[in-house]
This record gives sequence, C-alpha cells and structure tokens, in this order.
Amino acid sequence: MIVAIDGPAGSGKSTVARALAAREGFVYLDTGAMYRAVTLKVLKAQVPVTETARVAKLAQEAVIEFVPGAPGEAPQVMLDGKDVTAAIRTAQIDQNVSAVASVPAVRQAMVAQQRAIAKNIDIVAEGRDMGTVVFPDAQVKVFLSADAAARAWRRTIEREGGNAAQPGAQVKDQALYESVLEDIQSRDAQDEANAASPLHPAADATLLDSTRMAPQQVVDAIANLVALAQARQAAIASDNAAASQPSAAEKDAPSQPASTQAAPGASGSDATKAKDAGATGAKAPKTKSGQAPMRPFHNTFDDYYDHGMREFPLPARCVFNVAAGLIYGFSRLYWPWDYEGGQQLIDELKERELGTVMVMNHVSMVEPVITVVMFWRQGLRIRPVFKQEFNKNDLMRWVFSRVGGIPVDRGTADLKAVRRCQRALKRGESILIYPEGTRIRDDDGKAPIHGGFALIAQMAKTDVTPSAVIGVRDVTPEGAHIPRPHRVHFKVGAPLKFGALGVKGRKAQLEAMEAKAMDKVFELRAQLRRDYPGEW
Ligand SMILES: Nc1ncnc2c1ncn2[C@@H]1O[C@H](COP(=O)(O)OP(=O)(O)OP(=O)(O)O)[C@@H](O)[C@H]1O
Ligand SMILES: Nc1ccn([C@@H]2O[C@H](COP(=O)(O)O)[C@@H](O)[C@H]2O)c(=O)n1
Repeated sequence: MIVAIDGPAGSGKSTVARALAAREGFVYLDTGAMYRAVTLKVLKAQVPVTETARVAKLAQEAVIEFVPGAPGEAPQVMLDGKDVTAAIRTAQIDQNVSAVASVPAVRQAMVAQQRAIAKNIDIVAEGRDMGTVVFPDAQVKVFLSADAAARAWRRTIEREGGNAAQPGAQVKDQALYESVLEDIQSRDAQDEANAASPLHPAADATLLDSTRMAPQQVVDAIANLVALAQARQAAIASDNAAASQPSAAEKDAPSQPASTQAAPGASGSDATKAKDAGATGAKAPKTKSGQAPMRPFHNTFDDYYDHGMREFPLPARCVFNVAAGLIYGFSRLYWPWDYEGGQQLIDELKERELGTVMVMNHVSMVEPVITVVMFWRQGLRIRPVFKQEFNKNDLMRWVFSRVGGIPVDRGTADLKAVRRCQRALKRGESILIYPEGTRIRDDDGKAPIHGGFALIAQMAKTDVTPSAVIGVRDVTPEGAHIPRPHRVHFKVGAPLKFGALGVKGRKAQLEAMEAKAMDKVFELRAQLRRDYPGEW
C-alpha cells in the first residue's frame, strides 16, 4: 500500500508521516530530503543552478540512501556514502532547494528513485508531488496544509530547539520568525510555480488543514483513511476469490462461537488452528446465521455480535423486550419524539430481505436509544455500531452486546466488524452508524467522516439511508450527566442506491456514496432546523 502525503513546508508532513509509518509498520520516505541532498551536492560542486545540464548530471550521479532510525524517528540521510542528515537542514539549503528541485532532469532522476524504493512495499511517502506525479495510483492520498504563519511559528520554535506541538511552546526570537515566514512564503511560491510538478492537491486527495490540529489528530485521521483503504482492498480481494472459486465462501464463514469451538484452556489461536485443520469434531446444528445455536446462558460476547438478534437466547430476548418496552414508553413521555419518514422506511424494510445502513448526525447517546426502540416497536432490528473503547467498561459491554451493538476498532481496518455488519444486513437486520465517530454539538465542530459505512453497504449489496436528528443537544447539554426532558425530531431520507449514483467502479462509487450520504444527512438536519427554529 502507498500512502502519499503532500503539502507545503512546515505543514507537518514529516512528523505525521513518520508517526504513521511507525504505527502501521510501513517504510517512511522523505522525498524532500532527496532534493535537499542533491542541492547539497550542487552547492558543494559550486555549480550555478542555471547550468541545468551540470545540475542534472550531479543529480543522476548522487547516491542517496536512508538508514532507518528507531520507529517514529527520522532516518539518517546518506549522500555518496556520507552522513548528511544535519547538513541538508541548513538555511542555505532551504534557500536553494526549490530552485534545484525545479530542474526537470533533477525531478526525473528523483522520481525514478522514489518509485524504485516503493516497489512492492508498504510505504508512507511525503513530499510535494507524491499523489499527483510519483504515485498517482496511491491507495491513500492526503494534502496536508496549515496557515503560513502557523508553519513559520512551528519551524521557528523547532530552530530554537523547542517543539511546537507541546502546549505552551513560544517563539523567542521574533526576527527569526519573520525571516522563517519570508522563507516559507518564498518556497511556497516557488513550489507552486514549479512547472514540472507544481505543488497542488491531487483531485482525489483528502484535504487536511493541520493549523488547529495536534499531530496525533492528523495521524489518527490518516490512519482512518488507511484502514478504509485496507478494508476496500480486502473486500475486492475476497470478492475476486469468491468469483474464481465458489467454495471460498465457505471458508469465509463467521468464526464459530467460542462456546462451541475451543477446548477448555485452549487459546483463541489454538482454537482457530484446530478449526482450520478441520479438527472441530462432530457437526453442531446451524442457525440461520450459520452458527451453532446460542445457549441460554454463558455465551461469549462474540456470540452476541455474530448471531442474528432473533437467535439470542430466550433470557436475553426477554430482557431486551422488557427494557425496550419500558424505554419506548419513557422516551415518548420524556423526550416526545417524532420520526418523519421513519414509517416509510420501516414499510420498505418489511417488504425486502436486506437491511439498510442508516447514517445519522451524532449529538447525544439518546438518538441511538430512540432509534433502536422505534425499530423494535415495529418488529424490526437495527444494530448500532459502537466504538470498541466502550467495551472497557464491563457493564456497558454487557448492555451493548444485548441490544445488538457491534463494536468497531476505529483505528484499524476492522474487517471483523465490517463482516459482522455485512452478515447482519443480509439477515435483514439494519445497521446504525454515526460516521462523525464522536458527538458533535455545533456546526463548527466538524469531525473527519469515517466512510466505512459505504463499504459495509457495498459489501452487503444494500443501500445507505441518510437521517438526521435535532433537539438532542438540549437533552444532554454540555456538562449535564442526567438527560433532561426535551422534544426530539428525527427525519429520514430516501435510501441511496449505489446504482443510482451515476458513477462506475467500486472505488468511485464508495467515494460518491460517502460524500452523498453525508451531504444528505446535513441537508436533512438543515431542513429540521428550518422546521423547528431554535432547536439543535
Ligand atoms: N500539528 C502540529 N501542530 C504543531 N506543531 C506541529 C504539527 N505538526 C508538525 N509540527 C511541528 O512543526 C514543525 C515542522 O513539521 P514537519 O517537519 O513535520 O513539517 P513538514 O511539512 O515535513 O516540513 P518540510 O516540508 O519543510 O519538511 C516540527 O517542529 C513539528 O514538530
Ligand atoms: N516531492 C518533493 C519534495 C520536495 N521538493 C522540494 O524540496 C524542498 C524541500 O522539501 P522539504 O519537504 O524537506 O521541505 C521543497 O521546498 C521542494 O522545493 C519537491 O520539489 N518535491
């Protein structure tokens, strides 16, 4: 996999790319360092940049190597066998590198080396033209920007020996800041005007502005994109395998519930190995989920995630029904809610086999509760996807598993969660996802969208239903721990079908669905706000 990160000087590319590469176990490639090394060679040879043929020759002859440091640390840069790590970071190199990098033959030589380095490995490559020129087919493309003032501020603190990412970091020398800002602005101008590879985002790049983001937030956002790309790749690979070898579908069957597969004391991996080797013993009767039936008690959490909700054991179904009935009655009185378009959706779902992936804006924990009981009241099941972190609390874990929740590890390509959702949809259960990932209480509090919902729908060959909620912010205002009574309004849009998006190709359809569904969510929210002025 190739992760291409481009952006102007000081936007945080190296910091973020190094951390991401360490986290994912990918190789880190700093292409700016390569242009800097060539610049050093040109300056040492005292060749004027205007003599492009001589400059090009030096670039072609330059042997540039990276000696990896500890994970997350900058690698050592070697030029013609000598360590030039520090020598390429001087102000003199800063002032000359863009001119050297704009010589087309220099770029040709560097691009060839960069492609050779990236061959057949997982890599995070950062520079100015990674997504546009060097790796146009990169699976993840990010254009990282930040205000010029913020970038100069960061670079100045770095030069003064500090760390701009630390809270309270301050610039000490204002004159140095001014000169760094001037240098950054002039480098931006030269990089943008570079005729061979102008600095601009690739058409399919995700734009991230790091001005007000901590490096870790940027890394998390890109890691989400990586996870999504990995899930896409795996889905395509599994589809291809299924198409070429029909029996592969059998191998893809959900993991057996621990209650029926592992000998007492066997570790999870032992149990899996035994199953893979066909050593599972007598065949247990299978439920509709393709699983052995659950027992009345002592099921594992995985049993709850992997089985259809109608297959939950009787005690669990009784508890769910009693709780759902009580919550339904309570919610109607305490948060008198209306669900515009909900009945139409329910009627449609009752007529078809596949569930839908419902996406919604997220303001409080009240909206999944109401949505689950609204579906329950109509005899249908909707399973909320929740972040794995909630499972740290034993009570929450127990409750979430019994109401059909499916945990997702948001920092990774959680294929297990994707497949659980896919299978639930095929059983006719719907899935409820909050793509903002976290509760957002105002329009400015935008969060990166987790696009996995479109992949889940695509894999299950179903649709995505956009929906919105308002009124919930006043149910749990900032700082309140006990929900307050307040009217809540939901609005459901028409299900969006992949075939009607007007684009071809799996990847393009996924991206179009992610964008369209979220646009629709925010449009529905805006309509609700117009219908109920003053409500949030
Ligand atoms: N999000 C951030 N918030 C605050 N400081 C940051 C952030 N990201 C990076 N920094 C700091 O800004 C400085 C510049 O970051 P970095 O070297 O990663 O930028 P870059 O885009 O790779 O720049 P260049 O293209 O010039 O190599 C470093 O000191 C780094 O610690
Ligand atoms: N892919 C790239 C990377 C860098 N450059 C040029 O090198 C300069 C130094 O890069 P840093 O990332 O180390 O700051 C940069 O200003 C560009 O002129 C490039 O052209 N293409």
